[in-house]
Amino acid sequence: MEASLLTVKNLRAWYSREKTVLDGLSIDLKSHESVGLIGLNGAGKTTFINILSGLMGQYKVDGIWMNVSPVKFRDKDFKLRRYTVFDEDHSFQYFTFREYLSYVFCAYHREKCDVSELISGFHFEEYTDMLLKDLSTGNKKKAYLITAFALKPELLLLDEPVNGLDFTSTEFLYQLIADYKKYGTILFSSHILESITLTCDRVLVLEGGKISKCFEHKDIEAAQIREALHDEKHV
Ligand SMILES: Nc1ncnc2c1ncn2[C@@H]1O[C@H](COP(=O)(O)OP(=O)(O)OP(=O)(O)O)[C@@H](O)[C@H]1O
Repeated sequence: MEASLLTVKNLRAWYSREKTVLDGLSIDLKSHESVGLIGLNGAGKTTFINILSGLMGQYKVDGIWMNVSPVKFRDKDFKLRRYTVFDEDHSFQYFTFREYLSYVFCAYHREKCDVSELISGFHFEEYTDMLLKDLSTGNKKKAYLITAFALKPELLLLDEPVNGLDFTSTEFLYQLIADYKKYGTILFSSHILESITLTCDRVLVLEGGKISKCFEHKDIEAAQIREALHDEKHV
């Protein structure tokens, strides 16, 4: 069994006094595993990923540990160990992909690396010097995904990574997710069951503000997951 990478205990999060979204969520991500996060619309997947990414402050938690040392989501050290690809991202719109990539590698204190395989895998060659604001939704998503897989953080968070991608890029992404264990841990949310069944070691179901079910290796079958979500809809 791999060592623990990130443990979050009893996370509660809200948007307003009346609107608690996460309510007692606990999670333990191992080093070098690929974990899918599923849940019905509005279950709180994006909220959870935003909190892990340090974007949301309205939460309380009993404890957060990275490699068994206490951390905070906004600690500089934690920031440098994770990178997030958001479902929608409108930051750095006046950067080209190449400028953005350089900026990120510099911010993470990393040496630049060769990204040509990622660029060709995502068929992104002709877009590398365009401003991010001028890219289509799918191509913008590719710019952030290429950055993420080039950077190879210890913890990679992807919110709905398949959204907006064409089918050849989707297949390339599945391969990257499945292979990521060599470099670190990946947590990604998706509504596309295939993206999870083809790539994950574990699937977590977010329901009622917490992780209500967990499917491991051999149990990850689309039919079972569909059934779990179906049950959830009828509680
Ligand atoms: N900025 C916000 N202000 C108020 N409520 C919000 C805000 N963002 C999200 N919510 C609410 O929080 C709940 C969880 O939303 P969230 O986007 O995290 O769910 P999700 O599981 O990612 O949904 P989906 O699958 O539809 O993307 C929803 O009820 C949503 O309406």
